[in-house]
Amino acid sequence: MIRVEGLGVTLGGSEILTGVDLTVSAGEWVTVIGPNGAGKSTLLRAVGGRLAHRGSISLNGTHVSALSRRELARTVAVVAQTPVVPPGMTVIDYVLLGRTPHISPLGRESARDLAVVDGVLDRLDLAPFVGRLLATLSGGERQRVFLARALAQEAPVLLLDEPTSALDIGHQQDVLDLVDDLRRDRDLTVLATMHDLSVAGEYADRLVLVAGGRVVATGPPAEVLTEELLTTQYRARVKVLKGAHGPIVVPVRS
Ligand SMILES: Nc1ncnc2c1ncn2[C@@H]1O[C@H](COP(=O)(O)OP(=O)(O)OP(=O)(O)O)[C@@H](O)[C@H]1O
Repeated sequence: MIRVEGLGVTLGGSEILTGVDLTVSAGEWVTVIGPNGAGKSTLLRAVGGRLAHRGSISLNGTHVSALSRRELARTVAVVAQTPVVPPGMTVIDYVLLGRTPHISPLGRESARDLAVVDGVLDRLDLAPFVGRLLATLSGGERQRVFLARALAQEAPVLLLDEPTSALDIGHQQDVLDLVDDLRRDRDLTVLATMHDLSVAGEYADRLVLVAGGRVVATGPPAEVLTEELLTTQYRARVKVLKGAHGPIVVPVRS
């Protein structure tokens, strides 16, 4: 569903990504991990068709740059790390924007569009907030609204850049379980970034460890979340314990 070959990205005169190869199959969940500044968000932005790049990126067999804006929006939904919020926008209007690729240019939203939005708002505990201005929500409420807009888009590929960084542990589990259900029910393909390594390993089929703009390891969580790799790449002191659903990474005080 996602095929990246020899990806290179230069920003502000610096080479940010070099020779990145990555494939994600339909229905698969791959999470990109790596230290601050490694190039994770840049990789997601490139896959989302938002960046000039070298090499090739295709979605479902079509090169991203060959897709029109509308085709791209029907194929891939993005939750950016810090989305731009139009001023004065209410929650319902913002989430309805996710239906834009499904509405004809001069048309209005259909009963199905409204039903999809209602369903997503309900699943994300957002029904009480529909009339509120986005600017008045807490960080965690706002993050769920960003996800709601992306899910309302009903695209087969979902790109999530640190989607749960502002969420309490209960909402974090709700959100990740919801995404997991959707990929099982609808073959949704998920490419995410995450800093919580234990959670990353619990939900992803595979992890891709990026450092210095290159892929340094890829594989099932148990192969990537090793003390040796994490110590080297993050310069962190960690213990990796065996959990019921994968490795548990515990920071250790010096
Ligand atoms: N427009 C730009 N000009 C120059 N450098 C940039 C630009 N945009 C991003 N960078 C640099 O590219 C590198 C990778 O950034 P990116 O946001 O992809 O990292 P990241 O792995 O997502 O980091 P984090 O974990 O901190 O979110 C960083 O060093 C960043 O400063």
